[in-house]
Amino acid sequence: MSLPHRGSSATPQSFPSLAALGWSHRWQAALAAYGAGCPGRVVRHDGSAVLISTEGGTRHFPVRSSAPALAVGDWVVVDDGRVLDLLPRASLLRRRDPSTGGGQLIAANVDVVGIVCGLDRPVVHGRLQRFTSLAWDAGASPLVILSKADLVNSTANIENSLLQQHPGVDIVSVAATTATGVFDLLGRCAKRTLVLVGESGAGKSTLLNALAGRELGATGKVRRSDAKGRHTTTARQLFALEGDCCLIDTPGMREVGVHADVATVDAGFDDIAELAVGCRFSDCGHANEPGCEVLAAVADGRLSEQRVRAWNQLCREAAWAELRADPAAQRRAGRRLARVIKDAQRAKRR
Ligand SMILES: Nc1nc2c(ncn2[C@@H]2O[C@H](COP(=O)(O)OP(=O)(O)OP(=O)(O)O)[C@@H](O)[C@H]2O)c(=O)[nH]1
Ligand SMILES: [Zn+2]
Repeated sequence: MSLPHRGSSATPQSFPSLAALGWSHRWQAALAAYGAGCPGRVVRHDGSAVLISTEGGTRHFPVRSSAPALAVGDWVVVDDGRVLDLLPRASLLRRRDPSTGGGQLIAANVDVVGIVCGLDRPVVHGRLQRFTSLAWDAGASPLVILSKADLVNSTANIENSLLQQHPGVDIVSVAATTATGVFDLLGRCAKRTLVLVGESGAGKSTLLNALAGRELGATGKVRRSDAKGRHTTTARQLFALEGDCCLIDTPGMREVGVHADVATVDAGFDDIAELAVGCRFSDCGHANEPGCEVLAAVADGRLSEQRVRAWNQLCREAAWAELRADPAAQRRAGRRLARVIKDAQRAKRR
């Protein structure tokens, strides 16, 4: 494939080539809609500056508040030290910032969201479910990566119990220290972009280094006492690995707010959605409605109660996030609440 060089003084350089960064016919076709400039991929975001790789090399660009927010993995058109355009994204991973409630961009144009869970600590199912929802919401596929597999006797039991709680989810077990599962993972990610997410100390950067076969990301020791990491990785960064696999390392995230709407939460629970077709009421909340097929499935053991609780919790979070983002809906909810309080006070007086 010939790489475009239009109106730029960039000199060709062998690595990282645009193909190694994930450039494909799809992006070539998208580029046709733009004029001058050459394509580049955002490979690092530091808050105030982004690092963009083009065919001519890699350089820093200041982040402008007036321009659209960029995420690592974005494809852009650059010219004369300026970012001219952002190519339409194929996917966008974002989370709800737990402190502000606003959205936070994590990575763009990712095919797979690798949710790294270190087996030196218990798997937190709620967090796993949240990351899975975020992945579907982004337009990417979730992949659960059980890391530090060398610390347990067998991963088969853990994988099986995970599958019961999160049916249909893809799981790989890896041990960076012994390279177990590393080539399998690399094979799955050929010609794709994989972003690694998970809490600090889960082993993301160590896995990156094992996949790359050299030291790319800084790694840190976890505290023995509580297996907590030390937030060694501080920026999101994209690395071009063998087999045209692009890997994005991210700083550890303990809290992940869902940034999905209720419909995308449902996409991660297709077992519940399938059962819900059999509910008497089409808007059944599967709480205590008569003729609820979901509750019937829990009662006869076809579905775990925990899973219904997880679904419920995520739906509530998503509904709350939607409400926070919509001032008109907030006013309506406020009026409803005021009415409920007034009614309650009136009832008390009676
Ligand atoms: N036994 C074992 N230890 C591992 C493995 N992978 C990572 N570790 C250890 O786990 C600790 C944390 O690893 P990191 O790779 O720094 O974790 P991280 O997820 O990148 O952490 P942050 O950058 O803080 O988000 C380090 O002490 C690693 O040596 C593994 O496969 N087996
Ligand atoms: Zn129901």
